Parts: sequence; structure tokens; C-alpha cells
Amino acid sequence: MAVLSPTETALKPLLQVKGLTKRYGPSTAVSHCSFGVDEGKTVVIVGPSGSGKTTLLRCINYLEIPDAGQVILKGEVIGQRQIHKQGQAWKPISERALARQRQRIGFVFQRFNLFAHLSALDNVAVGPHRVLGLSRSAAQDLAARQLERVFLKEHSHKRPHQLSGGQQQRVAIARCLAMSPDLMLFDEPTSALDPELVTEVLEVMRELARDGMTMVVVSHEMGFARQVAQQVIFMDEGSIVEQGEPDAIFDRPQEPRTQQFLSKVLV
Ligand SMILES: Nc1ncnc2c1ncn2[C@@H]1O[C@H](COP(=O)(O)OP(=O)(O)OP(=O)(O)O)[C@@H](O)[C@H]1O
Repeated sequence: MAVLSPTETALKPLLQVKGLTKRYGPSTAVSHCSFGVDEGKTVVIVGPSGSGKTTLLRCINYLEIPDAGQVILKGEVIGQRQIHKQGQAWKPISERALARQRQRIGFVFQRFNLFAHLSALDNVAVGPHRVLGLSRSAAQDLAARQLERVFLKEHSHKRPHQLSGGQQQRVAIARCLAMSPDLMLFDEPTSALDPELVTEVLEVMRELARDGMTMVVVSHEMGFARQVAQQVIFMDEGSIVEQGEPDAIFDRPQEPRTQQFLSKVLV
């Protein structure tokens, strides 16, 4: 079973999210969310617009600092709610631990976020060169291998504006892979793409799943979720309403809110 309740921690999933909460002023975007992902498994998060999917994902690699809860990657807790002079707040145990954890988690954005002035090859090589300290030529060799993995070998010299959206997203995936992440997070990776470009990105993600990458994917692609995910999480109003195997969630949802959402999207 890929997704575990917090009480099943004995099985030690690669990622454990416990009680994660994020507020913006008076409104709560993510409320006490807990789940786990075993190594090599894929979890897909679905739910209506504004239900907190992106915020949950961004809290997992600290693009957003949570107000409460824990993210445990490979057993390492890197931050928790602490009491200090001004009151209580979530704090990393150390900035170094926070940086190390961020480096171990790849994040693929909806809108690619590539450097416009760099070639595809250099977009992928810049992280291994600047962050991992590889020489320029070693970083470029690594980048070339990752571009080959996403079927873009012959496009490596092109800049983002010379590539289709699907190709740009595959460069963004190669850029993550070049950092050898333990976990990859995808935030609606195909929603900015024209329909004919969606398939090529999903195919690369299927390959990654087959290769044993551990992934958490926010997506509206229900067919992909059914084929690739071991677990589906349904979120609404900041909370995890229901989670389970794809066939159970899609064919036999238990919660009325899940049923209502699926009746709209699975037409
Ligand atoms: N930076 C922010 N400041 C204030 N409120 C925010 C911020 N980011 C998100 N929110 C609010 O938090 C809630 C959850 O937003 P989030 O983007 O996580 O939902 P989502 O499920 O990913 O939506 P969508 O499917 O439309 O992308 C929403 O009410 C949103 O308005």
C-alpha cells in the first residue's frame, strides 16, 4: 500500500506528511493534511480549484513555509512548530538541513520556469554546476544524458522560445532529474499545454514511474492517475477528504464531496 496513515509509520514511507497546515491571514489553505508515499510509488492529488492542492505541494519542499506539521523525507525531520519570543511558529531545525532537503526534492511547475536566455542543455546543466559543484563539462554531459531521457537530445541547443510547451516541460523535468532527487513533485504539469502536447509529457512521467521515481502529482488527468498512481488523494477546502487506490476512489468513492466532484469531471 503506497499511502499510509500516520499510525502506520512502522513501514517508513520515503515521504511522510503529518498534520501539515498553512494559513494565509484568516483563511486556512491547507488543514492538518497527513499522508505517506512509499519509495518508487506515485500519488496523484485531485480536487476542485482552490482546494489547497498547490499549497500542500509547495509546503512539502518549503516553497511555502507551513504554519504547523512535519514533512519527513527518508526519516529526517527538518522543521517543526516551535515556541519563541514572538509566540509560536514553524521553524527549520537548521538552514542547512532545509537547503539539503529542498535539494532532494524536485519540483515541476505548471509554467516550466526555464531561463529564457539559456539553451535547453544549459538550463539542465546549471543546477549540477552551480549547486552540486560539478565542472562545466561534467554538468553538460549529465544534462545531455537527462535530455536524452526525456527524448530531447536533438533539441539541446535550442532556447525555450524555440521549443513547444511540451518540449519546455520536458526540459524542466530533465532539469529536476539532473539533481538526482529522492522525490519529484509535479504541480499540474500539463495544464498550461495545448491538448496535443499533453501526451508527450505524460509519457515521460509514465517512464519515470516505471523507472521507480517516487512522485506526488497534482493533476486533472484522471486517466493518468488511474494508470500510473498507486494512490489517489481527494482534497476539498484544504483537507484530505478521501484517499485510496485509484479504482476505489474513481469507481467507488465513499464521501459525498468526492462523488460530487467526480460526477463533474468524469463525464
Ligand atoms: N499566496 C497566497 N496568498 C493568499 N491566499 C492564497 C495564496 N496562495 C493560495 N491561496 C489561497 O489558498 C487556497 C488554496 O489555493 P491553492 O492554489 O493551493 O488551491 P488549488 O487546489 O491548487 O487550486 P487550483 O486547482 O485552482 O490551482 C485558495 O483559497 C487560494 O486563494
